[in-house]
Amino acid sequence: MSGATASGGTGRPALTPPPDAAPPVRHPEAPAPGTLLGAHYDQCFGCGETQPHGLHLAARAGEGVTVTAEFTVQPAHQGAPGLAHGGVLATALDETLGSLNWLLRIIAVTGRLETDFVRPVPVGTTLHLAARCTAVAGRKAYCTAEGRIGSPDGPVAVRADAVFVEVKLEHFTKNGRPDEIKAALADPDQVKVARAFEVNP
Ligand SMILES: CCCCC/C=C\C/C=C\C/C=C\C/C=C\CCCC(=O)SCCNC(=O)CCNC(=O)[C@H](O)C(C)(C)COP(=O)(O)OP(=O)(O)OC[C@H]1O[C@@H](n2cnc3c(N)ncnc32)[C@H](O)[C@@H]1OP(=O)(O)O
Repeated sequence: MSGATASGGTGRPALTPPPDAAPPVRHPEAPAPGTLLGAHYDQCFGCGETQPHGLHLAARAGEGVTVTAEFTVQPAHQGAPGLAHGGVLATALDETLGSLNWLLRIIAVTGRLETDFVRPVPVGTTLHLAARCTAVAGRKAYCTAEGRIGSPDGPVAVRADAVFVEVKLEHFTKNGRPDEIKAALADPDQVKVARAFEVNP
């Protein structure tokens, strides 16, 4: 039965913060609420500006440890005819949730992402996403997000809960392909480089 409380008996880490979790703390140098965060990497499938097949998701800092983002479903994002693929919608949620790490100023990767698909999302829809970090425990950041159809007050189409796990820069330099790592470090946009590679002070 070991791990039953942490995992609800599934053997997998839970999405519920442990009792010793702390409220998230917005980094003092986090971008001001309302600031567009821009892409963290130009080839990112979620947010990269030069990624032709990507979502081109644009996230904006909110108050506290919150972000909002918008993403318009393109024909290339279909699963069923005329409808967004669920994996693409999960990506939009993942990317939005991942942007929260920039407000915490940590480098973290998605450990777990649980998605509810509530309504079908037609091609051409602009999905309005909102995410917030709910708790931090050690290297883990607990976060939640939802996506609404057509406007920030539109009907909820998707929801997700996630755990991000803080990693060192080596996570990327050891596991990523050297050419892409080199190119990312050479990006003339130093804000982007800092965002991708800055280590929590
Ligand atoms: C050119 C490169 C540019 C790079 C840019 C990089 C970063 C960008 C910077 C800012 C980000 C800005 C925006 C965000 C952008 C995108 C959003 C999308 C993000 C992703 O799409 S990212 C890709 C998908 N993602 C992965 O590719 C992860 C693969 N995976 C692993 O790399 C390991 O699996 C890892 C590191 C997760 C853990 O491994 P590990 O050995 O370091 O850690 P360990 O096992 O010690 O666990 C430590 C504590 O985390 C708990 N824990 C572990 N695993 C868990 C899980 N799955 N669920 C819940 N909790 C978990 C344990 O229970 C323990 O908790 P406790 O401390 O309480 O015991």
